[in-house]
Amino acid sequence: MRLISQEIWSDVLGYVRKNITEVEYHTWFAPVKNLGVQDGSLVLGVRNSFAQEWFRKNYLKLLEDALRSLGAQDPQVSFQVLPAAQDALLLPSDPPPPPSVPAPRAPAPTFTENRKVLNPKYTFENFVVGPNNNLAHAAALAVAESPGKAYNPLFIYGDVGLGKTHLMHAVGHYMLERFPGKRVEYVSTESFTNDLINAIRDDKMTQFRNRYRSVDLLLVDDIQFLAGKERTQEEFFHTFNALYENHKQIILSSDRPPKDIQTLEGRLRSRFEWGLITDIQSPEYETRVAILKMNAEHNRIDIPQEVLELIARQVTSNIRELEGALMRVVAFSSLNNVPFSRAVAAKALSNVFAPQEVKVEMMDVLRQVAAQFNMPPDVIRGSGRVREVVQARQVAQYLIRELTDHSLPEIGQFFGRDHSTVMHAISKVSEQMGKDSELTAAVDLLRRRMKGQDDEDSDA
Ligand SMILES: Nc1ncnc2c1ncn2[C@@H]1O[C@H](COP(=O)(O)OP(=O)(O)OP(=O)(O)O)[C@@H](O)[C@H]1O
Repeated sequence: MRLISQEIWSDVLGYVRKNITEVEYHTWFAPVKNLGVQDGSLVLGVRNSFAQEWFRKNYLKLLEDALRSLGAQDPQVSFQVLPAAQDALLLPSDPPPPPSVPAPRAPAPTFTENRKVLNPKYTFENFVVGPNNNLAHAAALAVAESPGKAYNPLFIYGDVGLGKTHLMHAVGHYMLERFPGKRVEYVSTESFTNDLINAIRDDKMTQFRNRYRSVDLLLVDDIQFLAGKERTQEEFFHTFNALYENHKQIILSSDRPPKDIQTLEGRLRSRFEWGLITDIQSPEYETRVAILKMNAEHNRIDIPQEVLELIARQVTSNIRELEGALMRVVAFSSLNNVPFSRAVAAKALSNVFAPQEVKVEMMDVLRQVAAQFNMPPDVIRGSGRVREVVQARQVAQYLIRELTDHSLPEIGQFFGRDHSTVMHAISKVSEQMGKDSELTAAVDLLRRRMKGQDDEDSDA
């Protein structure tokens, strides 16, 4: 079963959550396990047969709508009762309230609950270095190797979704790997502010100060949100001084350089400028392709290079969006049960981005034919004379001739044959098409897929 990526499942849950009450969501959806996609159907693991029935009756349509919003043309969802052991893993520590009882108000978060941990994916190994980010990367690496000595603070700024948090966490991972006993604290400016407010309210300022002033590495995200918050600035100023004086490393991220953060106290601004200020720009095309490739490998998705290239051309600025686009294409192809191709990718992205004109390439056709005839592309291009292989090869040549501008000799060369073989293949397929309905249906389906047209009615 092909695992549907966590991002897609999060999108589905996000959609569901907007359409039902919080109590319903926590009661029914929080314990559901995403088991992946099988034969175009999203399979969800539920706790017992009662839940299975409840989902079928009450949430099937909602889930289908969620999938449709992600590009599934004929969304299908099925439910499986999980074995008891897996079920136990899914049970929240406190049983959820029954649907009719309003959820108790969540208690105000404490320091520990507010604390964020490092994202395991955000390491140096998983960070693609390109001309857009090589200075920030080099500075982060230098800081990771000599914390508190190289550049303190390190101030990284850049637009949304370009890898600032990733680099900060990478330094944290690096430090913890080498010195597991060190204390690393990652906090968003918002959480820092909330912690401060809670500490003041609960009369726990000593704990607050101990927590932030006893770390070896402090990572603070989105520091631009300090703007206009005098009390938080004041407290952060003292935290900063305490750490700095003790040669502890501080890394700050922001969407703009310190000089552009309005209403930031002069003494803080000047401290932010003591170390190194470095920026991250939008990635170039080659870096975008490399990031997609790494992402696909990370998620064990086998996706042709030309499809990654199409995505990289479509999404040009934000890396989070770039990754989202890849997941959208993966979801689209899983949910519609069609192999990856440029046409499929263009279609998957057309709801979100301006539609792209996709020129069909010979390789696209070969891959689609290979998937349809259930044999590897190399076999089709090889010299095998088995009847099924010969037929697939002829269909591929026929469709390439129809759907691309390539000449007969070019097609011949692609298959390691001469143009007369291609001519023969074309007339053979044309002749069989009238007589063999199975072949005709297969060619029609392939043609529609290559053109990125809907194939709802043909697959069913
Ligand atoms: N150079 C890179 N190589 C691989 N992945 C990257 C790279 N840069 C960013 N990413 C990925 O892009 C996504 C967004 O990155 P990140 O959250 O670090 O951005 P950010 O700049 O902190 O954004 P924001 O301003 O919204 O906090 C993450 O999934 C991250 O792993």
